[in-house]
Amino acid sequence: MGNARALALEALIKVEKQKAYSHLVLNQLLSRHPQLDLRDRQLLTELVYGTIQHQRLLDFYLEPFLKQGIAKLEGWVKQLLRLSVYQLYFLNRIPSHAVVNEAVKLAKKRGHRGIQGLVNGVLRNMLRQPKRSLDTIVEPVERIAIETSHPTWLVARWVRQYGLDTARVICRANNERPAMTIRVNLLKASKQDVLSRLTASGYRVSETSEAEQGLKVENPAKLMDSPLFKEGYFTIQSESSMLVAPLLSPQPGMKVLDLCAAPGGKTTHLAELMANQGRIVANDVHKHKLRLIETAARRLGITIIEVTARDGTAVSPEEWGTFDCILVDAPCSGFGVIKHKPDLKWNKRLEDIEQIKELQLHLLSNAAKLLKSGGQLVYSTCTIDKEENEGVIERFLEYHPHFELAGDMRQILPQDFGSDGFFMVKLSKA
Ligand SMILES: C[S@@+](CC[C@H](N)C(=O)[O-])C[C@H]1O[C@@H](n2cnc3c(N)ncnc32)[C@H](O)[C@@H]1O
Repeated sequence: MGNARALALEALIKVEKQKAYSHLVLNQLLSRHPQLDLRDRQLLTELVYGTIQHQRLLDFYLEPFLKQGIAKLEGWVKQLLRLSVYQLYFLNRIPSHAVVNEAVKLAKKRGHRGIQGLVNGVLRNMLRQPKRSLDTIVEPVERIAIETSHPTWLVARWVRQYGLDTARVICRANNERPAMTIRVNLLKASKQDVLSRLTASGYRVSETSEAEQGLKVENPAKLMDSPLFKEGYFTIQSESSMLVAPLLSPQPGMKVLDLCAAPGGKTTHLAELMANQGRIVANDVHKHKLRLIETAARRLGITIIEVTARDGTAVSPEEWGTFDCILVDAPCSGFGVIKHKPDLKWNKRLEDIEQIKELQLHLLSNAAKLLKSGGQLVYSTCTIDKEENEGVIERFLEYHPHFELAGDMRQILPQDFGSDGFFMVKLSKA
């Protein structure tokens, strides 16, 4: 257990200092420490996600006990205190004396005696006092922001876009544990078949409510080590993501472009829907990510994908009008997937949204040129920000009068069916 805490602290420091993605840092640590048993791996994961998820509330609890304020603390001390308060207030199964002792041990390993004393004193004082009440925060946006640990600017933005009540529910849903879902590869087996085989191996599996090919797995530990995964019977994918490729409804034999394809979750889904017949160009600007698409395709038995590494905003005229359908699964702020990546709340800025919505429009405009007349285009993002979603589509339609909506714009919120926030819309070219 001690080891899990030391590693959690290492991860938290890295995420904050390098603005690294929590899931990547965590996966790296887990693979560097194969000796950790399942309990420790689960504790490590819980500690890292939980502390980042509840960061602002943890700071609110800590503040009255820090004379100099939280901002004055050295980075690692701040993270150690947050990690410890998370355990004291959110993980009842860990006895408080163990939390304090472990924190002091970690402080001793990394710092001088003064810091050891500070950590010990702060935590012991906190244990002696009742938990600080949130009722003193009367301003509603600030109250949501602190209670659910989000930056105030982001909550204020969602309140403007969705209203106070929905914004509050969004923020709460962002702190829930995401369900683990898989997409059955219909090229290899039926959904029922995979469901029974997983159940026979001890997994608790049920059908997803929204996605046709989806299954929910309640106890997913070691799922990726299972023979069924290795032999390509399924892909790990969030339920909301599974709704995108079917919206495009690509047919066997078509020529399809996936403009922003890596790591290939939706490309391989398109190929499955096409019964592995036709041709898919899977493009991504980052060459090193293309390997992920190729590996996934091989594992799933898909042969119709060819990868290209180009900037999706630059198109060569000889390819204009050559694709039957195109998916633009655009880079975005990611504010729909905070359940999976809580660090996004703290690391993304307003300027990032301003920049990325121009890129999104640019990618769409180029896709518009590449699409055949009469062809279909799907635009999707994993964000709930209206400027990146409806806003981009409205501007696109204004500049491209030969395009029209083929169905409603769909905004999925993180509270809707326990999956991620996602946006998707289908457009057709006259
Ligand atoms: C949301 S992700 C795509 C996820 C993928 N469709 C899937 O389902 O697995 C967006 C991708 O766009 C890529 N990207 C960013 N800028 C791009 C550009 N200018 N042209 C093409 N791809 C770009 C990123 O590298 C990233 O892999």
